[in-house]
Amino acid sequence: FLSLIPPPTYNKVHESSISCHHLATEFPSEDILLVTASPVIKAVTNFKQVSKTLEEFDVEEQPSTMLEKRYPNIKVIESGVKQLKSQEHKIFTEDGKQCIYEKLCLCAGAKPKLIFEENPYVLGIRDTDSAQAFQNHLAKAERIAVVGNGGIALELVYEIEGCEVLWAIKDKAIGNTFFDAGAAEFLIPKLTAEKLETAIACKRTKYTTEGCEKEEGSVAAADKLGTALGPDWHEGLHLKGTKEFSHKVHIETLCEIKKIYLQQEFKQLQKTSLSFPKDSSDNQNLWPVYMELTNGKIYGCDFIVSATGVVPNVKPFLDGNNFTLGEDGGLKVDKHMHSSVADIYAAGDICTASWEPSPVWQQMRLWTQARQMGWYAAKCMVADFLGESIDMDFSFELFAHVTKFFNYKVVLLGKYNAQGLDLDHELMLRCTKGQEYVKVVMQNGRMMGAVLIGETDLEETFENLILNQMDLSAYGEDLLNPNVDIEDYFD
Ligand SMILES: Cc1cc2nc3c(=O)[nH]c(=O)nc-3n(C[C@H](O)[C@H](O)[C@H](O)COP(=O)(O)OP(=O)(O)OC[C@H]3O[C@@H](n4cnc5c(N)ncnc54)[C@H](O)[C@@H]3O)c2cc1C
Ligand SMILES: NC(=O)c1ccc[n+]([C@@H]2O[C@H](COP(=O)([O-])OP(=O)(O)OC[C@H]3O[C@@H](n4cnc5c(N)ncnc54)[C@H](O)[C@@H]3O)[C@@H](O)[C@H]2O)c1
Repeated sequence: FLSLIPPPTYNKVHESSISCHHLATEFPSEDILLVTASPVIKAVTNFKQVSKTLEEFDVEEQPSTMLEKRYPNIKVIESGVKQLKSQEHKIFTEDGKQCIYEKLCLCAGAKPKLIFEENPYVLGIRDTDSAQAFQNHLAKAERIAVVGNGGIALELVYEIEGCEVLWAIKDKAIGNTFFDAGAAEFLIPKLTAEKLETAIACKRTKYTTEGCEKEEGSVAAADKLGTALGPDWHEGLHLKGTKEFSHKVHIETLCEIKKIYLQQEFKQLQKTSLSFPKDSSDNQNLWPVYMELTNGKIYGCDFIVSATGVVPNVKPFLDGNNFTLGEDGGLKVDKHMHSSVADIYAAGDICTASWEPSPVWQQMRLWTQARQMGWYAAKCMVADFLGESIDMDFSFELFAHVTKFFNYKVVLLGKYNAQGLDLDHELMLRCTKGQEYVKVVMQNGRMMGAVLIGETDLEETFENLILNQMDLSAYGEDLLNPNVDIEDYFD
């Protein structure tokens, strides 16, 4: 970027409005080009720095032209990039444009990693269109299946009303990407209880939606990649099936889907093979689709949601370019968010952090990290251009995520699930049923991570304890004693 070449050759930054804000401010007289396949950008609003590393904010979708209005040196091209020629420093867009860049930041996100992707009764949720398609199909459904045990599945099983949910998970306990079995146990009663909390009415539309269906009868959304949803994505959606009850969730643990049958196939197999199993539930209706699980059970349902993680969206950029990819398929970036290809940076879901991380930070594909990486990548681009050195941003010192599951505030800090720690670590727990669940991960007397569910008010103190690695051996179990005002000890 910072080109001295006149238009139509632009300085450019690909996607990430966050990087753009920073670049546009740093270089007000230069052209910054934002190339995006989506007509909307995500804007962070109501940003609140909760503590040193914890941040809370809303994500709103706004027309991308808003950026142009606010920053006259940003130009938005609303078209997907179909090819990158890194040697020539050129990108080619679907609408036939080509642009030369001096420095480029790739922020094209990730795609849902769907199981049985080709099956028209399997759908994923990533952007506003796929969420809208999901809502439309749910409105006609009596029973759906949810496969996966991470963020989306946790949110769905709690939010869906008036529809039976068959939840198939590979693990013993729910929520494996965020919780251990103890926290899962704490949360489970919320799934069986009638939902007393009424959702607070959405004061504004955060996500704009337009319906999109692939073909008659099938449920999958059209294959175009919009901007990923963020916190509270289900606010403003009506996640209700055809029935009048609140929750009805049946969990099948330790299993995966082995095979999917369409109704005709299932009927045929029932007719021709006497030993072919019947629907394992009480409800023997004929369903549009059936899933056979690895535990031998078969369940019919209206459709299946595959909430089975994401894969970095690198495909449009690989051909002819020598990117080094991480094990998870993302573009490897160093501590300056620089990829393995000259003048190309990457941030957010598309990248794989490949620097030596702080002992209490790990990458997770989250909005929080996408925001921090976008901001930091822009700072690195500026520093590179000016020939200045730059230190790693403080936000990468400690993994910190605040979210909400089952209407509880959830704070995750550091190695909250003892990820990658040796076996000599210990766990300390405090739990009050229906109110709070506190878990800390200790190693050699030092706090390495924490899970805080409910209004514990402990996040700031624990964040400090993890960051300063103070030896806490002397405090023993008092660390979690509710009668000891732990904040007074350490603040
Ligand atoms: C349902 C759901 C709920 C979530 N909830 C939370 C949450 O509560 N908290 C949290 O922290 N995280 C949450 N996440 C994760 C979070 O949304 C992502 O980690 C974050 O959006 C990643 O940001 P990104 O900018 O890297 O990618 P994205 O937000 O996916 O943006 C990528 C952009 O690139 C564009 N693009 C793609 N390909 C091209 C191309 N070839 N040319 C041009 N443009 C292209 C897309 O249109 C899009 O605008 C959720 C995700 C989902 C799917
Ligand atoms: N509140 C939040 O912070 C929040 C909410 C929703 C989504 N997100 C983020 O959005 C992204 C997408 O969410 P997600 O829930 O799809 O991903 P995820 O990574 O959170 O969870 C994926 C789940 O799918 C399971 N899985 C993978 N392959 C499977 C298979 N073949 N069969 C059965 N299960 C399989 C994994 O064990 C894991 O439980 C993630 O990056 C997630 O962190 C975050």
